[in-house]
Amino acid sequence: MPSEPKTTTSVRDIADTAASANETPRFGSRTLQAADDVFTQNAWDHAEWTEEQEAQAREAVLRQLEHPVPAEDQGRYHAEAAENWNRFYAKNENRFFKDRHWLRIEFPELFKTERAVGHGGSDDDGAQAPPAQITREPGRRFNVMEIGCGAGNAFFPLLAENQADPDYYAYACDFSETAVRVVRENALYDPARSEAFVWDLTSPELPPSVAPGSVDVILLVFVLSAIHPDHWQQAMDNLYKLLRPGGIVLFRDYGRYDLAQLRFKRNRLLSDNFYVRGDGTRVYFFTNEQLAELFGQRFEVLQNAVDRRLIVNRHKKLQMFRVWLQGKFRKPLT
Ligand SMILES: C[S@@+](CC[C@H](N)C(=O)[O-])C[C@H]1O[C@@H](n2cnc3c(N)ncnc32)[C@H](O)[C@@H]1O
Repeated sequence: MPSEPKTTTSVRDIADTAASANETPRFGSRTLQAADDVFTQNAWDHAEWTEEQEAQAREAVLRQLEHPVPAEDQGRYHAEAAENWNRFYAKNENRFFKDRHWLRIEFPELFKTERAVGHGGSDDDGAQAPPAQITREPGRRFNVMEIGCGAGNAFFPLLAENQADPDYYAYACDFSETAVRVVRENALYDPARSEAFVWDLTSPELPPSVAPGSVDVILLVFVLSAIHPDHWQQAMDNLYKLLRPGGIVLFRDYGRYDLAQLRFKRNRLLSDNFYVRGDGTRVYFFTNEQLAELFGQRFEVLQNAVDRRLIVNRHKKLQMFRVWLQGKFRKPLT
């Protein structure tokens, strides 16, 4: 595997994302009014980009196009995708991602008491998305499924916070066997209320233990970006088949020109906006338009928002512009 000057990029990259997502106030609540105030907070929402900054981002990506990963190496990264994530989890186990308590704020649909409330986040134009209502018949199991669960940093808090709900059931799956082993070996793993198993979202088969049309909420957080664009359509098919009518996908992932994208140096680009990190894991950077096109074919788009956040290192006087996308996509009732 070619080495990267910053060998820990992938780790830092995802850690930054997890950490800042962790301390997230809801979208749009903290905006920078005066440039001089920038170092008075750790993070600002709705970070405004100057035209110059946009142009620099475009140029950085154009420069990457000049030095892609050599064609002869590309197949290997695709063939070894699961193995590279296995290595990642073998090294980091569950120490790496912080628990994702921000889920309650951005995705209240995952929590019984708040399920009907919903929070729209902010779309690019500032419009609020409608709350995602999920119909729940009394006594029926409420099935939540996290796909690409990693070490379970969302799965375990979800189960803990829904402990009082006897009908709450959670599936956790990942195509990395090591990630699933880490989840199953966690002392909090409770087979009475949940099941963790290995499954590839791009597989032509649904997982045997999940009935088609039975899942109320699918959580997909920083996972579609790890999948080759040629396989997105199969992933969409599977999401659609798993959900019950009216069920929703809760989505969060990397946005175009995020700091992590602009940081990539030569020999990291696999195809447009799709990269391989130093540890062999892959990452794509989406736009809202792409999400609208991908999900919009069959799902109702309840939210498709961009979260442009300025993260500040007050000590080092550094400004880091992050771009994440957040979406809620519903399988129509009919
Ligand atoms: C960036 S990590 C995110 C982990 C977790 N969702 C979180 O936010 O903490 C991406 C995860 O997606 C998993 N993954 C990548 N491709 C997958 C696929 N085709 N099917 C299932 N899981 C996949 C990886 O193994 C990894 O655990």
